[in-house]
Amino acid sequence: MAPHTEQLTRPAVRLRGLTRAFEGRTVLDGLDLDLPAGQFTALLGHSGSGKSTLLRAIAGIDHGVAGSGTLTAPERVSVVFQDSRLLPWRRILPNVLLGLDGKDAGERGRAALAEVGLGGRERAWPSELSGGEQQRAALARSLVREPELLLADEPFGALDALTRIKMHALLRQLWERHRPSVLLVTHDVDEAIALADRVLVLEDGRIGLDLTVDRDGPHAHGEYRTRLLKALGVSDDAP
Ligand SMILES: Nc1ncnc2c1ncn2[C@@H]1O[C@H](COP(=O)(O)OP(=O)(O)OP(=O)(O)O)[C@@H](O)[C@H]1O
Repeated sequence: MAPHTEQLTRPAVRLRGLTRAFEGRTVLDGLDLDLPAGQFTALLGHSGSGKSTLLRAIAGIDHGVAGSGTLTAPERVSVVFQDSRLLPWRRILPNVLLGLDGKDAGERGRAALAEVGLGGRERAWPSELSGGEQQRAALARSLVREPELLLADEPFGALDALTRIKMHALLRQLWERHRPSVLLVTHDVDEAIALADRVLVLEDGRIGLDLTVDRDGPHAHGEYRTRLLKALGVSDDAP
């Protein structure tokens, strides 16, 4: 295989037999998963099914949990959470640049802030930003690190419906421009279909459904929705 082709097809994340347990209770149970480089994947599952546990395992921040299996992930991984985790005692630009050095870091930070629509807010304090703006800053902090893999755990879960729609468009736009692999954990079936090219459902510690969303194909949003809700054990005509 030519090196170029190999690079395109090599998975960014490879999990084999991944098991994670808390105090003897198994949450992930021999899970296998490949995430191809540059793919936008969403992960759905019931509350407590282990979505965050899986994301933390991939991020390498799952200390204090018993585990086995093999896991390969890229070197540059950024994580975005439901809350922005900005340091309240630092202004926005230093928050975005936290831990980065290099002569051009400031310039890159400003460019990332401009890209998420926060140009001119570099000197604001986190408390001066709205919830949506704080999540934009969190995205800028991830972007500036040029991640090969972006892990997002319910990043829009705390935002109002209109802000969420704007953030969906922004995240998809950033992904199209930078093409990291994305794994987005969400409770929201519609958000998953709107954003991802592949939607996974976590069930009994493994991937129960692996659905490809073909944006250019004949399938309508409603068909994907019905299949996903069925996999989640929810009827879409339930009152
Ligand atoms: N540090 C921990 N100690 C003990 N149990 C834990 C710990 N972290 C997670 N768990 C348990 O593991 C299970 C999976 O939790 P996890 O947070 O991964 O689920 P989730 O699918 O992300 O849930 P939600 O959608 O509600 O955020 C839950 O039963 C949870 O109580």
